[in-house]
Amino acid sequence: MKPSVILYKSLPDDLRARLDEHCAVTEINDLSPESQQQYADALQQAEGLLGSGGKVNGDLLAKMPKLRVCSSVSVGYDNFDVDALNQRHVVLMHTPTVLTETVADTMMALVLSSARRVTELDAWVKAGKWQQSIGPDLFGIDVHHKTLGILGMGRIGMALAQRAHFGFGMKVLYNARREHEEAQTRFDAQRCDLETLLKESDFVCISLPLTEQTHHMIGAEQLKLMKSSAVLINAGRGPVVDENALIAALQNGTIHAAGLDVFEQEPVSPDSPLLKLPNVVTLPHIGSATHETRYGMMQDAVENLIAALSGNVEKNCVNPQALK
Ligand SMILES: NC(=O)C1=CN([C@@H]2O[C@H](COP(=O)(O)OP(=O)(O)OC[C@H]3O[C@@H](n4cnc5c(N)ncnc54)[C@H](OP(=O)(O)O)[C@@H]3O)[C@@H](O)[C@H]2O)C=CC1
Ligand SMILES: O=CC(=O)O
Repeated sequence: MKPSVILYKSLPDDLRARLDEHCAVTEINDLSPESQQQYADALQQAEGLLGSGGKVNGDLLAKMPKLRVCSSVSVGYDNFDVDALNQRHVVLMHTPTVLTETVADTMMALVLSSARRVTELDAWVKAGKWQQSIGPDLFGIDVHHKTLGILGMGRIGMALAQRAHFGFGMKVLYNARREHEEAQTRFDAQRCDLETLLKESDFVCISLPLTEQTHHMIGAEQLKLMKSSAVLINAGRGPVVDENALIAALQNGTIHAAGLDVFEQEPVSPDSPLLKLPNVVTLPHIGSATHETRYGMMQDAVENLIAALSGNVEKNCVNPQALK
C-alpha cells in the first residue's frame, strides 16, 4: 500500500504525478489551525508531510502519530522543531545546493542595487523627475574593489564570495564557527571575528541560518561598529538582525544603507518604517525565486520524500540520527 502523505504546497503537474506514483496524497492549503481541523483524519493517517512555510512543532506532531518524514521545500528549517522531530524519530529533509547560486545572485543584486541606488533612481525616473543630469545628492557608492564581509560562510556564503572575488575584485572577509580553507584558497577570503568584520567591511552580508545563537546577532551595538558608509545585506533570516535597531541605525546615519530580502515579520507590515526609507532596498523573500530554481527545489523535495519514506536518507537529510 502507498504511504499517505500531506502536501501543503501546489506542485507542477509532472511533479505531482511523480508523487502520486509513490504516495496517497491529500493536498491541503497550508498548516493553519483551520486546515489542521478540517483535515484531522488525513493528518492522523499521514506518514509524510511535504511543503514550505508554516510551523511544524510538537502540537502538529501530536496530531500526526504515524508521521515518519517531513520534506521541506527550502534549505532553512528554523520553522521545524528539530528536537521534537528527533524525539518522535521523524526525519527532516530539505533542499540545499539546488538554490545556492540563485540566492547568491539575489544577494549580489541587493549589494548592487543598494550601493547604486537602483530602485530609488528607478522610481525617480518613473516619477518624471529626470529633467537634467543628476548631481552628487543622487550619486551612489562603488562596489568593485571594496571589502565584502560574509556572516555564515556556508554554501551561499561561498557562492557570494566567488562573485565578489572574481566578478568585482573585492576583498572578502568572513565569520563562521569554523575555518573554511576552500574560501581562503579560492577567494583569498580571510576569517575574522565578528567585531573586525563589522569594522572593516563596506558591505556586511548575512547568509546565516536562524538559530538560538544567531537570533539578534546584529543589534544596536554591532551596527555601531560598522562604518557610517557601510551597507547591510540580509538574505539569511529576518530575526538575525534586531530590526528596530536597524531602523534607528538607518534613520540616524549610523550606517549608510541596507538591502533586505528577509524581515522579522513576513510579510513585512506595510507600516514598517523600513518601507519609508529611501536608503533601504526591500524584497519579498525572493532569494531562490526563479522559475528554474523553485522547480528544482520542488523536484528535490519530492525525491527526498520518496527516498526517505523508503529509508534512504543519504542525501539532503537534516537529522539522520532521528532514525536510530
Ligand atoms: N532569502 C532566501 O530566500 C533564502 C535564505 N536562506 C537562508 O540562508 C541560510 C544559509 O543557507 P546555506 O548557505 O545553504 O547554509 P549552510 O549551512 O551551508 O551555511 C550556514 C553558515 O552559517 C554559519 N553559522 C551557523 N551558525 C553560526 C553562528 N552561530 N556563528 C557563526 N556562523 C554560523 C555556518 O558556520 P560553520 O561553517 O562554521 O558551520 C555556515 O558557514 C539558510 O539557513 C536560510 O536561513 C537560504 C535560502 C534562500
Ligand atoms: O528561505 C528560503 C530557504 O530555502 O530557506
